[in-house]
Amino acid sequence: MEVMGAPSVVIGGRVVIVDDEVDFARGLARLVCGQFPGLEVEAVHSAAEALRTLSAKPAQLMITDLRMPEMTGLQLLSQALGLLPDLSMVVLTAYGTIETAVEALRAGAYDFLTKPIEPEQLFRVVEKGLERSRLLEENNRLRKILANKECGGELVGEGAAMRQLKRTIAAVAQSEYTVLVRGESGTGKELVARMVHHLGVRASRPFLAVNCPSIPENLLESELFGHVKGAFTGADRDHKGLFAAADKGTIHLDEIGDISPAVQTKLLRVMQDGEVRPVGSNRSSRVDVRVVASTNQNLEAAMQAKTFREDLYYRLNVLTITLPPLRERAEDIPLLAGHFFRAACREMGLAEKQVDPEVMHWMATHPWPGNVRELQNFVRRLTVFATTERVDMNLLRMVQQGGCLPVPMSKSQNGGDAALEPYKNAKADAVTAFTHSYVNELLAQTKGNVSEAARVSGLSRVALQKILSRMGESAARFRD
Ligand SMILES: Nc1ncnc2c1ncn2[C@@H]1O[C@H](COP(=O)(O)OP(=O)(O)OP(=O)(O)O)[C@@H](O)[C@H]1O
Repeated sequence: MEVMGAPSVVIGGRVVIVDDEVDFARGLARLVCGQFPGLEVEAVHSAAEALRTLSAKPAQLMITDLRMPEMTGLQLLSQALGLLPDLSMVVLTAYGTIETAVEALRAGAYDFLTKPIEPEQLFRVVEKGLERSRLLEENNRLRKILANKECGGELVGEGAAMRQLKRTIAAVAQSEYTVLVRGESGTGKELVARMVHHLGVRASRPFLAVNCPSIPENLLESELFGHVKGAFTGADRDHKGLFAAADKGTIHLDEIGDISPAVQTKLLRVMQDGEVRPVGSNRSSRVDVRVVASTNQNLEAAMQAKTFREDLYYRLNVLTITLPPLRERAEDIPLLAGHFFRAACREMGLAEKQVDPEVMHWMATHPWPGNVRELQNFVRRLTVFATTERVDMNLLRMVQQGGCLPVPMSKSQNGGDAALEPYKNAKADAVTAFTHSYVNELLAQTKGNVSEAARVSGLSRVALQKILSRMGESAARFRD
């Protein structure tokens, strides 16, 4: 083998070369290093060594011999891709064993090279393989950003349980199976369902969330599966139904434990046959919808009590994601609280708050029976009622008691016997805080429609616009 041409391209990344012929592997590594000086290239001589080095430090490209003692290149291929799905794998085959190369491509290899190696061909494959891994990584990164954005939030938390949960969500999102998300109320089940959708292949298709108990029992069937005109009193036109609307996407059935036996039976049929039949119709149509159901109930007990169909339970429960209650992941509370404070201040157009350590400690040790939702609402209340940039125990106690606006203390004091603010300043602070929360609520309720907001509040449009500009707020933010 000889190096052809001078180093041409400066690219970065890590390449692992696996061959039990030590000199051959080293020779290949030297060739690649010579051509691409920016690369980190490692030559190893067994599949086990290759897996070890990959787990210790990820690589973007692996070039491996197919015939090795202990573990074949094909076995290595599947284990390495299990570890690093974006890894570009190139297999080395002896001349005339093209069938093995084809088999490797089917198993997920990116390309193959035939021995004896042509350096020019090697360089081309290395360059393209690295580019492919870079694009896949970039794609994943963008997909995650988009998922967080479109989910309406990110899954905050870095504790062990949360890290495991994020890994589970990523794995579940890559499959197409039905998912059952379990956990107490307010633990984030809907957020998880959205992430499963947005991180998966259906991300660009609709995600529809249905809170089953919020729809009257007699209407749920037609909401889900549609109805034809005249199917029942009041059905004055055909209605498509959520399953048809979510075609090729995902439907999130929240509180699945609460659906009636009749809807359970119909849902089971839809999931088994992949077809929906609208109420009053004798024609079915095919739908391709991924179901993510969630519940805070003990479905096993419901099954025993014969209020939940066993066959539906097994259909829904192909993959399970269980969310621990917040009190079992208290290590995430400061991060979550900080996240909610920033979000609340942004929503209300306020400067960021400084939270006293005592307040954080109280929050981190509070049991939060309503879980993350309760913490989020509590932080929102603290933000609304805070008249200074500090969130201290006085404010916390007041909000805890569901109290009214606190009397603001002087900003120069640090709690304890804090001095009162001059009346004029205190009143101005209280009015500002009130105005921010009132206007935010007003625009949220009227979905950013300024005329409607003016009508509801009794303010003139001009006065409302003035307040908005003083707050640095824009009604557009509240529109869908
Ligand atoms: N880990 C998290 N990071 C950021 N926000 C979260 C997290 N978990 C939950 N939330 C937020 O808490 C609120 C409640 O979450 P969600 O509605 O997903 O809970 P749920 O388990 O579906 O509740 P329910 O059973 O009552 O329907 C939402 O505003 C959600 O965005």
